[in-house]
Amino acid sequence: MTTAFELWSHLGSVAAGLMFAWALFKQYFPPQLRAYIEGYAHKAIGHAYPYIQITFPEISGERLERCEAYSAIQNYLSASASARATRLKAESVKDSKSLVLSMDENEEVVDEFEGVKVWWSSSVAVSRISMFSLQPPPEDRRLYRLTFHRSHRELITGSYIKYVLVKGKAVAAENRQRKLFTNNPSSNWYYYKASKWSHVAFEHPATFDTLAMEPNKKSEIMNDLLKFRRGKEYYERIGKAWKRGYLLYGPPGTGKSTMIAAMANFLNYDVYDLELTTVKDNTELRKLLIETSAKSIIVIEDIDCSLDLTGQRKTKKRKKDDDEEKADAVKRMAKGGEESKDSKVTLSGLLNFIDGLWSACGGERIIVFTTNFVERLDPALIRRGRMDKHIEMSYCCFESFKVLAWNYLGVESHPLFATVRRLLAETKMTPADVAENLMPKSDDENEEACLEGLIEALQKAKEDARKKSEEEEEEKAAAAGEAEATAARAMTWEEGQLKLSGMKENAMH
Ligand SMILES: Nc1ncnc2c1ncn2[C@@H]1O[C@H](COP(=O)(O)OP(=O)(O)OP(=O)(O)O)[C@@H](O)[C@H]1O
Ligand SMILES: [Mg+2]
Repeated sequence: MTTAFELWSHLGSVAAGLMFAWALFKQYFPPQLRAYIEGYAHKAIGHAYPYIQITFPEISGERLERCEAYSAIQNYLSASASARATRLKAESVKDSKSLVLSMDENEEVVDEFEGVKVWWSSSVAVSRISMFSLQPPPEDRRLYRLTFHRSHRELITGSYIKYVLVKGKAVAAENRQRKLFTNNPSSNWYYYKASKWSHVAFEHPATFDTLAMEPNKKSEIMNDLLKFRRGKEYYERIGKAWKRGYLLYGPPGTGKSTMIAAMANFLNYDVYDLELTTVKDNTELRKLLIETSAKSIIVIEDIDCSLDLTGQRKTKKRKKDDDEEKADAVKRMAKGGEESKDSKVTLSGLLNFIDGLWSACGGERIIVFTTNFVERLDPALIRRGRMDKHIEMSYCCFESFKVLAWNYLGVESHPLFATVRRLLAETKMTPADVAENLMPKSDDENEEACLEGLIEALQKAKEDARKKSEEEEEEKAAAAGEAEATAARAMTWEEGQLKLSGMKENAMH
């Protein structure tokens, strides 16, 4: 009986023999003949070997760009198959907020699709370095290899690969670090390498859970957003660009900006905060629009202050009034300076931005306007179809207060809630003010003290409102009295005139 050792030595000699034969083959056979023989050998193996392999290289194309399919597969495997691999590699991938775990080189995992088994392996093709080359050595090329039985060729090439790419992209979208963009003034476009937007990581923590709002209204907005996100086919079918406009209006501190952050976090979209006052004209506005990406929210805050109905823009933060500005311009011109060009974004430019032909490029975009004074806006700007959904952000109601009490104090109910409820029905206070009053002022201030502080603030607000309305009444009464007195004086004067003319007539007779 052959021992294990003898078997090993036989195998060793066979391997050595094969290697020797391979070396001879490579050395003594002319390349053309060798390629011919190799081709035949592969064919012969292909007939006997029942598996098919597809490779997905990391870098491809003439421009040596990272292959999209490779990244999608990496994300797919990191989410599913990597749970089964024993050797993993952690990489920080561009635009991803967390490390991507993928299987290490020469590792293999099994995946299953509709009951069919496939094998994924990863490997590295090491580049050959020429000793005499002055070029830096090329980087090693990584690739994923998919192996499956050839009887499943149609299923795998037709459905499975598509499934993997879609899933992988979804994982990447979920993992990606979202961005908050702001537009660069056009004078700087050259310096920012023609990039019209600069960005930072979007890290606002607001969510719909923490947003204080009437629950029905909140869930209506969330459903609307979900319907929009899933609506690609629907929008295609009805022949409408895949975008939706929201108008958020209400007094300062009612949560308009917070709502935008909650929307972005809910949909996993980027945010483009468009500062309209730095956009020179309609053409620039269009260029900015073209450079926004899909899956984004384009925001124009305080729209009533950014654009006046005649098309001339004004800014809320502007300190000088129009006359002062004109005087400044005259001075600048007198000094020989050039008159600064007025920005020329017009109402029609903005309307085109929202729903002109260009607005359809890219798709999946939400446009949000905010304003404190909805009545000042041109009806054309906010008509349905442009601003599809009008959302009023209002003063704090009891339901909103409960959300804030949970956020700030972690309490769901308390005996003092009844008083807060009564006072909120009697007086107006913004969620921002309620939140400020609920915030503990020191470490040892407990929830009861915070609620008492809020009650005190509500009582004060109620008292202030009462005094204010009394003063207004008095002012009104005083104004009415003044008007009556003036009328009476006018009457007396008229009567005097009549008397005078009567006397004159008498004298003449
Ligand atoms: N509805 C709300 N839910 C939760 N927090 C809120 C809400 N409204 C206001 N706040 C709190 O008040 C602060 C100010 O709110 P926010 O900036 O969203 O108000 P706004 O309506 O955008 O005001 P403005 O009109 O002045 O821009 C936020 O940081 C947030 O903490
Ligand atoms: Mg705001």
